This record gives sequence, C-alpha cells and structure tokens, in this order.
Amino acid sequence: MAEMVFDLNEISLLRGNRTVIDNLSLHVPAGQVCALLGPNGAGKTTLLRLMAGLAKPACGQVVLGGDDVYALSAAERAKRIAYVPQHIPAGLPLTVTEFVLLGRMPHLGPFSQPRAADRAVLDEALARCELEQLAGKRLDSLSGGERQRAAIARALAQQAQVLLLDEPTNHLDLRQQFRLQRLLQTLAAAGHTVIEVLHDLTLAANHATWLALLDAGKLVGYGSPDKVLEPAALSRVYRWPLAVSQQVAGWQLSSAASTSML
Ligand SMILES: Nc1ncnc2c1ncn2[C@@H]1O[C@H](COP(=O)(O)OP(=O)(O)OP(=O)(O)O)[C@@H](O)[C@H]1O
Repeated sequence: MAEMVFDLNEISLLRGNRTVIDNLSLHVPAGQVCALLGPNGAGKTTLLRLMAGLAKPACGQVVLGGDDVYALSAAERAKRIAYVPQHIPAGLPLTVTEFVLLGRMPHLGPFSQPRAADRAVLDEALARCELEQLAGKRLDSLSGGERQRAAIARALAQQAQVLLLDEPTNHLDLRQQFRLQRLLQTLAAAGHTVIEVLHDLTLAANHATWLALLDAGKLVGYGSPDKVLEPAALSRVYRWPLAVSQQVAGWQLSSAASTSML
C-alpha cells in the first residue's frame, strides 16, 4: 500500500455563529492508530466528518495522499476512506450480509452483482468481527454491540486506506473492545491510517500510537501517549482532576478527585 498521509491544514468550521473547529492543523501518517480525545462538544465528530468529506470547512484544506478530499467524487472517496458513524441506523431492512456488502459498492460497477472476490472480502470482514453466526439475521434484530460490529465490518469491506471510526467501542463488551483495538493495530501495521474517537483514555493510551486532544475546537495536544497524557493538561481540558500512571500492565488513567468534591 502506498504511503498515504492525511493532512488537515488550518481548517475552521462555523455552526451558526459558533466556531466549532478553530484553525486546526493535523498530520496523520499512514501506519498509525490515532485516537481523537476530548470532552463532550470538543468537536471530535465534526472533525471526523470533515475528514470523511461529509462536511466542508469554511476555510483550510483536507488532503489525503496529496489529493484534496473535497475534490474527489463520492465513489473515489469511498474507495479511499471508510467511515463508521457514532449512531448506526437501527431500522434498515437488511440482513447483516446485505449490510456489510454495501461496503463493496464503491468497487462494483452500476447494477453489477458481487463477484467471488467480493464474497471473499465479505467473509473476511464478518470473521474479523465475529459475525459469521449472525450473517443471515436482520440488522433490526441485533443487539447494540452486534449492530456496532456490523457497521465496523461494513467499513472493513470497503478496503479503504483510511478508516475513521466515531466511538467504535460504544456498546461493545470488553472482549470486543480489545479485539477491535488489536484489529485496528493490525490494519495500521499493514499500512492503513486509523483514526478513532474514544472517550476511554486508558483504552486509547494503551492501543493508539498517536493521541490528538481537542478542546473547544482546538487541537491542544498531539503526539505519542507519553507526550499528551500530562495530568495537569488533561485535568484542565476535562475540567476534572485526573491521575495518570504507567504500570507494568500499561497506562492507567483515573479520577484524582477527593470525596469532598463529589
Ligand atoms: N448541526 C449542528 N448545528 C449546530 N451546532 C452543532 C451541530 N453539530 C454539532 N454542533 C456543535 O458543535 C460542537 C461540536 O460537536 P461534536 O459533535 O463535534 O462534538 P464531540 O466532541 O464529538 O462531542 P461528544 O463527545 O459529545 O460526541 C458542539 O458544541 C455541538 O453542539
């Protein structure tokens, strides 16, 4: 896979008269798992949608491998960028197989049927998300975590260079959270660029290679976990006293609030 760098250059976005992304620049090389962190309303989903080409900034550029993301056709974008939204529609009248096969659409011609190669990609995506036994079930009969895994499988079926995931561990049990993080690391090692929004700082610290910390639409921290996980800065951004420790088992982030604060 060719080296693909995701570059955001001085992008800003207004909602009404509020600046929700504020002159933000970010450079994510291929082969990284980058976790977007920050409190509620910091702008993480907005930023991910801008990266996916689903919204356009008022100014600035989003460049993938030298190409302006907004100049790509929708089909070309879908071949290069897969996006897992925060909320997965529950009412789609599709089986898991039909839903995951939607990920192959950018690769199929109009009115063409999936070929053996597409079926092989489907089977691999289902297996990676442990969905083989649920392949024939309808989406609206799945649990929240099963539906989340179906959305991830659909994104995998796109075989895009870049994977953008908005809170992908929502609804997932611990096994599935850790399996997903391992899978994302495997994809990054194979040359994909993975960017995920996470609220669990400990999970992010132990599985992402890069952390990007947002606060009020600004990038206030970016780099390896030992650079970004600075207790005073994190406590300021999250407006809560936080303790950070690095143990044999990995990073541990916890509340440092005294009981008198509660
Ligand atoms: N369509 C919209 N119209 C007006 N304001 C919006 C719109 N979408 C988002 N916002 C505002 O933009 C800000 C950033 O929202 P965003 O969803 O990106 O935050 P977030 O960091 O993903 O938050 P969370 O952790 O709660 O999911 C918020 O203050 C939100 O209220």
